[in-house]
Amino acid sequence: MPRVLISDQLSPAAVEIFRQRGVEADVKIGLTKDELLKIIGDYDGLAIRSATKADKDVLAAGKRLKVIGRAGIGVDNVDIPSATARGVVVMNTPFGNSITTAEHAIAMMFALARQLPAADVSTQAGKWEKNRFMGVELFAKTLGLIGCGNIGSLVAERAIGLKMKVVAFDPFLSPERAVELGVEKVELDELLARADVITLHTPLTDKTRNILSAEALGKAKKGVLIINCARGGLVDEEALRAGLDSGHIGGAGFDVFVTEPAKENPLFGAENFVATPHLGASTLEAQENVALQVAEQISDYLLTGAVSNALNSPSITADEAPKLKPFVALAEKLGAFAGQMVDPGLKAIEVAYIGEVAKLNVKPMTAAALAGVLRPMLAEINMVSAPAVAKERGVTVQESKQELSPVYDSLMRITITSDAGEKSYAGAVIGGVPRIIEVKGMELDAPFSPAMLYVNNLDKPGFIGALGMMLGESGVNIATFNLGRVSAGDDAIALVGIDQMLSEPVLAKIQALPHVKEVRVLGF
Ligand SMILES: NC(=O)c1ccc[n+]([C@@H]2O[C@H](COP(=O)([O-])OP(=O)(O)OC[C@H]3O[C@@H](n4cnc5c(N)ncnc54)[C@H](O)[C@@H]3O)[C@@H](O)[C@H]2O)c1
Ligand SMILES: O=C(O)[C@H](O)COP(=O)(O)O
Repeated sequence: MPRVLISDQLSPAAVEIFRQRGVEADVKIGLTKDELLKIIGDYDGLAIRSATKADKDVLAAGKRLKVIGRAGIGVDNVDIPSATARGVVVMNTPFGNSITTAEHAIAMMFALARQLPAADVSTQAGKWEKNRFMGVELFAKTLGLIGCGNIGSLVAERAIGLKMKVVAFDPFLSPERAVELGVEKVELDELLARADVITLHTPLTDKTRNILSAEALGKAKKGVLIINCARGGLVDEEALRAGLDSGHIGGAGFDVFVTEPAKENPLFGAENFVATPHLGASTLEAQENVALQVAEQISDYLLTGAVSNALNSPSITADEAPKLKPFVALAEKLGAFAGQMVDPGLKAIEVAYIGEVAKLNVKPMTAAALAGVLRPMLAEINMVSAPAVAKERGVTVQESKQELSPVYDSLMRITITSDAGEKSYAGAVIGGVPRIIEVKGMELDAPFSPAMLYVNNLDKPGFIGALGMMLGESGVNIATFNLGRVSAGDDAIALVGIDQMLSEPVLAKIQALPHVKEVRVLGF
């Protein structure tokens, strides 16, 4: 009988599902890291929320571990590269707590607008300070959404129900989806200038970290209310504290913090600051949803090998697995290449299957390709959620199949249509390993290196030498170097596998080389 450790507070519904399915489940909450390291080797599965840190040590100690199931959305507490390297599937439950979290953001908005927590403390202290607590109406005010994905959209619907005007900053929100939701798509500066209330609903990425910096907060309207029920680190906490102290910021409601659990925080004690201890997903309904779902998913995987909602593995049945695996890996990598090259205004994604691959069930490959394309822009997207997310955002997805392939046994081509036009990328599995074989119509043959430099240039004598020299002088070691071009002297591409990430100044120098049209750094 497989054994699962439940190491965070999950609804008892999970234990019941494991029992019904014939999986032994032990509940041990609040373990120290040492305690977890001692026992994790006895388990095939680990069911968690956000408290357990499944880091590389835990994964290394989990010799029997096959699956980690996160009853919730964020997997910041799981070292996914380590899990992948050890063949441990990491699953989440992407939609089970979204409504609950959207409701928490709305609750924060009311708490701030009417200073409910402070008024409660004062009233229960017998003070009856009727003249101290002057609120603001939300009716006809402007709500600024930073991030209009799953939870952001639910917040928008609710705010519109309150007769608020909603403006949204989300580079990935299509104009059609904005119209459908009834929100106005704006740039960040415009949102800052217009919003009476700002609520954040993005993942924490390099682009969103401190998206509300001191400078951004300075551009916000005087008296603005700021709500963060997404991830700590999206707002500069010190700068927000200064804004609250000066009165420029009218109030802030935070469920998430840079350091959690937050014993001390620069925001604690500020005027009209409301805090909750990461309770966004804490309702009976959401906890039952995510616990049931995670227990089903873990049991399915351990008992039948079926994978669903996995962040690091394709969703495929046990029968299909061996044949599909290398092509799913190719689809995901090719998608990730296309996703990192995508221009604003993504409209359509087409995946063409040519040769032997066209005879297989291509759905998991298309889902993997979509997840790859969308991942640079979305939180924890996976093969299961990617098709639904693409549809919801009005991105057209098409598949085509052609069983005859002139050169390669199997070839996969992804074509992306955006406001800037069409761009396509093709790949093949060679010796069991995914390779990129065509970029924007130019043939080449390159591996997907962990870090890659993409240079689009004019094919001129001396260019490759100059590029190599520039990288060498900057201390960047070249692992692989592959070239493609339309014809002599015409449009050309260099794909360079590099051992070190490039700094902005080095990138700028490469961009400034003669004949360079475009430079990007890609990661796989
Ligand atoms: N407080 C809680 O308990 C709780 C509960 C659930 C989820 N969350 C968190 O809420 C966040 C949102 O979750 P979701 O399910 O809506 O995710 P999602 O992937 O559906 O939506 C994220 C949105 O952010 C947008 N985005 C990405 N980069 C952006 C940028 N630079 N600027 C503006 N927008 C950007 C994306 O386009 C996307 O629409 C996640 O961080 C998640 O972990 C918190
Ligand atoms: O990512 C999530 O699902 C939320 O942050 C909820 O986290 P929790 O399960 O620890 O409450």
